[in-house]
Amino acid sequence: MNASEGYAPAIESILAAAREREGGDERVSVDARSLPAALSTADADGRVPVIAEIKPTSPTTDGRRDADPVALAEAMVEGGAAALSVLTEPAHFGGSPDALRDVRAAVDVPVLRKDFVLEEAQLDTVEADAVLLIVRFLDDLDGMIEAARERGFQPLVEVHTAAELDRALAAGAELVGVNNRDLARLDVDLSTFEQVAAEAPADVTLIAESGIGSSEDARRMRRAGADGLLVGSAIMDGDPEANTRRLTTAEVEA
Ligand SMILES: O=C(O)c1ccccc1NCC(=O)[C@H](O)[C@H](O)COP(=O)(O)O
Repeated sequence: MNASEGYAPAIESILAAAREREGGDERVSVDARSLPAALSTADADGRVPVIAEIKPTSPTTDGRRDADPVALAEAMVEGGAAALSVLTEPAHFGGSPDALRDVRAAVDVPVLRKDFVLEEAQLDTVEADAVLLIVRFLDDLDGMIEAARERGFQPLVEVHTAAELDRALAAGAELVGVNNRDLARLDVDLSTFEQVAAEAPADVTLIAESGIGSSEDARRMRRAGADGLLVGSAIMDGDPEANTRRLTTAEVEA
């Protein structure tokens, strides 16, 4: 993980901050709400299974939205979100463990912890139903998946390429997120999910992440095999309930 990896400067800064962050004092133990079950229930209800993300800001966001995370969460669930994602990275995304803790206490849907977790001890920062593990940033992916599962987390293993998908599958990943955002240039390309998803086995739960804005984007990711869509900016920018509902109803016959 260094400049020779070709990361955007923002990624280098995020990783430097992540390396310095301590973990929790005590090992957590989670009784997790099933993310795959929540996605399947939404699908059976005729809703596009959206994981709506509470992201106050980001390296590609103009400005910052410091609305009450619980109010945002309740609006997203009212809009039909199957699950939520909460940023806990403070320095570049305006997130916090407290925000995740408060949101998880306020809703019944599964909550994903979205952060740049690099070390096992960082898993103990806060309980969540699922935790993001980014293949590209982890040398001991097998160990981190095992450590997450031992605590009761559902690991959402994030990839960007077919090679990273192979690493994720070899490490036993059952929940795989394909991030359409390129960490070198930070631009998004929805064809990333289409290309990588085509290489995934049928028994893996696939989440399309990033760059999903319109109802057609949602339908496009679903046609490509997405079992869930992780959406932040398009929901956070404006009315979160209406924005979520626009995506969760994208497959309802007009
Ligand atoms: O969102 C960013 O600007 C960003 C920049 C650098 C690394 C990661 C970043 N985002 C994390 C995510 O993966 C997204 O927050 C998530 O997939 C939602 O993406 P979007 O719907 O495009 O906001």
